[in-house]
Amino acid sequence: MTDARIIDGKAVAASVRDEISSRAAGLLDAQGIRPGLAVVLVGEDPASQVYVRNKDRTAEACGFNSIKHTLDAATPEADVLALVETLNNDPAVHGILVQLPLPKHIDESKVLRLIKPEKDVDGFHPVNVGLLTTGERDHALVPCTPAGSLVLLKRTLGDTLSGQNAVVVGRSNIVGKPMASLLLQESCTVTVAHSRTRDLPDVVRAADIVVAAVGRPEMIRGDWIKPGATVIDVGINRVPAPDLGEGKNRLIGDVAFDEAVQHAGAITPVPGGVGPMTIAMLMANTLTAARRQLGLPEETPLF
Ligand SMILES: Nc1nc(=O)c2c([nH]1)NC[C@@H]1CN(c3ccc(C(=O)N[C@@H](CCC(=O)O)C(=O)O)cc3)C=[N+]21
Repeated sequence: MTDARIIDGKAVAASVRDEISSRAAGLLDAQGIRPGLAVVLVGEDPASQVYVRNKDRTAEACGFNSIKHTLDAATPEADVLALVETLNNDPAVHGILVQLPLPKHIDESKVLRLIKPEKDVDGFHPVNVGLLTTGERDHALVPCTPAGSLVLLKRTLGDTLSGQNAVVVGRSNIVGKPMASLLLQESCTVTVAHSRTRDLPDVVRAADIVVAAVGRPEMIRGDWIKPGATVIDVGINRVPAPDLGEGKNRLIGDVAFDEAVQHAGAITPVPGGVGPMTIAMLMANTLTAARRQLGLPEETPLF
């Protein structure tokens, strides 16, 4: 079989960012307002610092105001809650993102529940989760990674996913569950598989669409992929790469790419697949949030 088409997440993300930049320029023209994104980072996790810097830079590039709050790892929970409350009440802040994971002494769910749903650009607040699962996606803010994955699927397969067998591997609140909700809304037949699923290879073999979000490097093997299936690899695993030099790492996905590329019809690479889409969709959510807070009409959805 010929190798799969490689889905270029970097290129699609660039086109989404261009669209959002031009819509933001329109908003600035018409209302004199820039979307404001506040990113809160607690602690010094190096990977988180890279992501936060990237979000900050992309927001600026889209013409947004980006406000970064970096707090010491030992910051008391009450101080984090107080910051969220301040951002909730700041009219220049349209989107709030609290970088996860938070240090262990902070109750993540408590922080997320305090964010005003209309500013919750991660889409993690129970109100947004509820709107997504009840099929009111157009009134919600949808989690960025699943939204970006759906954009890639539609650019690959066309807008109609109806009747496709979709297998989501992973059941996290951040990716697996919202991805399943989105695919169900698109009329896919959705299976959510996880670490306790029996005969996982056979479950995946039935899939026309595979979304891998387990967080285990290269767990999904090539011979699990139905010939011609579309594979979206959400995994971002940093593993040692001694071949690149001592102490060097490389990023690999949850799918064994070199194997799967020989079976799939189309597949996302890591890096350069879902990752860049996550950040692009964060910009889209921030603009959507700003327009709603200003009482302006919805723009054409990107997916
Ligand atoms: N509240 C919250 N919201 C998040 O959306 C969130 C979070 N917390 N915590 C951490 C994860 C991780 N995440 C990524 C975003 C972009 C890339 C990305 O752009 N990856 C590049 C490679 C970047 C690199 O080289 O490290 C790529 O895949 O091509 C990766 C990971 C967002 N997260």
